Amino acid sequence: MSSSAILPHPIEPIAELPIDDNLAKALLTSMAEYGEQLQGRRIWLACSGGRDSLALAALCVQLYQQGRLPFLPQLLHVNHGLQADSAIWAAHVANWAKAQKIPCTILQAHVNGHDEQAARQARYDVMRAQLNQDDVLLLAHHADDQAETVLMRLIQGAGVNGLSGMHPWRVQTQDAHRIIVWRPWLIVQRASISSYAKRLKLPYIDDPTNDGGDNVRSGLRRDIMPVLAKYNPNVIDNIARSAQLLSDAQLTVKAQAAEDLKQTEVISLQLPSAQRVLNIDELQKLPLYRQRQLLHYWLGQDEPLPPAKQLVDDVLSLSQRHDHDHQTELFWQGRKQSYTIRRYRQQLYRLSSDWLKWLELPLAEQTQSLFTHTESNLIGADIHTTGRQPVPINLRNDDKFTWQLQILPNEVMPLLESYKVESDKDKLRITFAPLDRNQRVQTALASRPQSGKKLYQTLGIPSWMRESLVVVSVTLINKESSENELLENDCPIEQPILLLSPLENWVLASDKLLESNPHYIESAISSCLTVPSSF
Ligand SMILES: Nc1ncnc2c1ncn2[C@@H]1O[C@H](COP(=O)(O)OP(=O)(O)OP(=O)(O)O)[C@@H](O)[C@H]1O
Repeated sequence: MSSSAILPHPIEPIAELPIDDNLAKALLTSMAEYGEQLQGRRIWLACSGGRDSLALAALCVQLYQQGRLPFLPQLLHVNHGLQADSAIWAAHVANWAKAQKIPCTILQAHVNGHDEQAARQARYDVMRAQLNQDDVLLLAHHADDQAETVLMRLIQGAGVNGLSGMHPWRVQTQDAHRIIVWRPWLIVQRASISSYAKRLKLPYIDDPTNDGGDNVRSGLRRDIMPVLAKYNPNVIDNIARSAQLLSDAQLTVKAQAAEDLKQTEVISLQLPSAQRVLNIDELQKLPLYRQRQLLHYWLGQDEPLPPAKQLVDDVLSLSQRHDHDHQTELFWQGRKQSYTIRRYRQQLYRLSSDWLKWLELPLAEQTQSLFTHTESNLIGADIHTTGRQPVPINLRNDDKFTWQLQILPNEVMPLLESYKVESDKDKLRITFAPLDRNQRVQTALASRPQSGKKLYQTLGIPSWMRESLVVVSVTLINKESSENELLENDCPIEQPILLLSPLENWVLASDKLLESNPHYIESAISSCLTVPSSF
């Protein structure tokens, strides 16, 4: 409802008036189809006061009073406050609801802008805020709306998903808040609703802009649909039926893509919504059309709208390259976040910009005593008691991601045996320092110590991860020297034991350490990355 409207007739009771069988059948059939999901849910009806939503509300009242509908939805009317008459319409809807004994809530929307899209967004936001988790919102969209939606998407070049139109039952999740949008009238023609509204003398608000205006939807309604109807009088039903068929096809395509994804994603590097990784060798085992569908599905995860075909084509080309250029970056501005898509070796990465920003935050060097009897810098003060408790060390965090280590002092003990320093455990410290590009370390993957590019290549560390590597070292200090001073000259032991990235770790071998079991290290020090659940 967006401009001055023709004000409605007076309100009359509808209980005794005849029900429209066609409209009732559509609602009750849809209710039966989603009966299980409807169990125990609170149901609301979005009512603009216009013909369609007022007719749906009226039908609910009639069916409920006849005992054919087990629930009476609560009406929700949103006052956009954009028109001089907005408050009058809101009052009118509230009065009608009162006369029909159907509960009604009037909500005030805060619209940013003046176009229909801004009003719709504000309307959904305010209704969503009113609904509790898993509540159901009934909308009065019908077959004509569906046909217009499908045509609109067709001329925009949509795929199977877009051409399947609006969905009769749609779970919508935003910031972990889940609601269901229910459209039981998608197969019902506007003409049937109009004659029902007329028979009931429903006092709906007639918005003249619905048929006027210069947006694509009203243009299609006014100029194109009547022409199409000349070629086929069933055009609205037919397009709505095509949408239903495509909706089934879309579910099949999606299920296949989800199945293909299981074979191709690199689970160990997955960080939902922040980092998703696909194995190119596995991708290329699929026929090309399934590769495209899979990339479309993979890229669009965590987002309400799928990526454009151009991006899917560009990512496909990236996956097909044979050179060793890992610098190419593709950018996608999603609705929720923006992403960079990159390739490193035989893997495709979809990285969120928040994640990339976090990966660039500097890491500070930290030193901790391992076993000490002073209270201040206490890690495992009593080896027999608190030594069993994991001690957390924060490596890097911002408001989204936290990278923390858990150290089990007791578990570090077997490591000490390899240094033959068991009796000096109170002289031991543990250091966490960003890996210096020139620092040479030896991993189990190489026969000699490596540094810089060679090391990154051996470990397969992509460029955006290289500022997020931490070396954990065990250091022996001299008790006689001042507390914080490491005695490098007297005591040469500063043994790197572990190299960490936020998602992987590598045991750093030394001659001494090779004699012991490297798994001790991983059970003594574990790295953990926390991502907020809403992310
Ligand atoms: N101001 C509003 N308050 C509550 N719900 C609304 C409002 N405007 C629209 N809706 C809901 O969204 C659906 C689709 O919106 P649309 O703009 O197509 O409807 P409309 O043509 O303005 O009104 P109606 O469908 O009631 O004739 C409506 O059927 C109705 O359920």
